Amino acid sequence: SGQSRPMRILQFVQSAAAPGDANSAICAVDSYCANVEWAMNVGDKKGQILDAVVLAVRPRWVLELGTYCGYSTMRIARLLPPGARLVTLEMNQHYAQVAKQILGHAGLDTQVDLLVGASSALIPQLKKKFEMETFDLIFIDHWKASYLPDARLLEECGLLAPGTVLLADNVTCPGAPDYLQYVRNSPRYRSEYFPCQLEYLQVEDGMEKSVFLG
Ligand SMILES: O=c1[nH]cnc2c(O)c(F)c(-c3ccc(F)cc3)cc12
Ligand SMILES: [Mg+2]
Repeated sequence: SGQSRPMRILQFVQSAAAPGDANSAICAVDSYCANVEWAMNVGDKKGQILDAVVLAVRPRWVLELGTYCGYSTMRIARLLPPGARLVTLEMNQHYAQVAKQILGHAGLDTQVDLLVGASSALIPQLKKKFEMETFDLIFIDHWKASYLPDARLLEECGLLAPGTVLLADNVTCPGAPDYLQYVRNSPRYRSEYFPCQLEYLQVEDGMEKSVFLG
């Protein structure tokens, strides 16, 4: 049942997770995708690295590139200090619709602004739309070919401040070699690699944490 994988994930979360309980919604997604069908959520292993970075940064403003079903959106939102905001950008209208419902079920929709559209079109609008200056944390998890152009666009739009942390998923699998080469060789970043496994599989992946230096 459920005509799409995101829809099947949503239906499982609605049936298995306690309303208003973000941790049970996160566990429900992981259990479904580990046991029933794989999906491209960051997963629990890489999710623990994401959690640790969110807790270390204690961000006031977070940007997520690539929402999908809202799994990492939930992981971030549940750890935000009061008053903090998470802006998440999703290209695919169907994914965004599912994510909105999953975030609502988890009781996390108040901390999150979900925008539908191309990141390259939305990024230049963010300062004005949210009356903010710079992001404290950016989680990059959308299309591998967009990692580098979007990082450059964020620089050009003045959305990065010295100390802003960029955390990128999938830098090994599927891989973002041009992005890695840039953040590892640019004097404007201090970069660190976290080897880990791909979500729900025994396959090598990694996350890259890069601090913008100004
Ligand atoms: O397109 C993606 N966007 C965001 N995250 C992804 C991911 O975490 C993946 F594992 C994968 C992935 C897909 C197929 C594979 F065989 C391996 C990884 C893709 C994405
Ligand atoms: Mg990913």
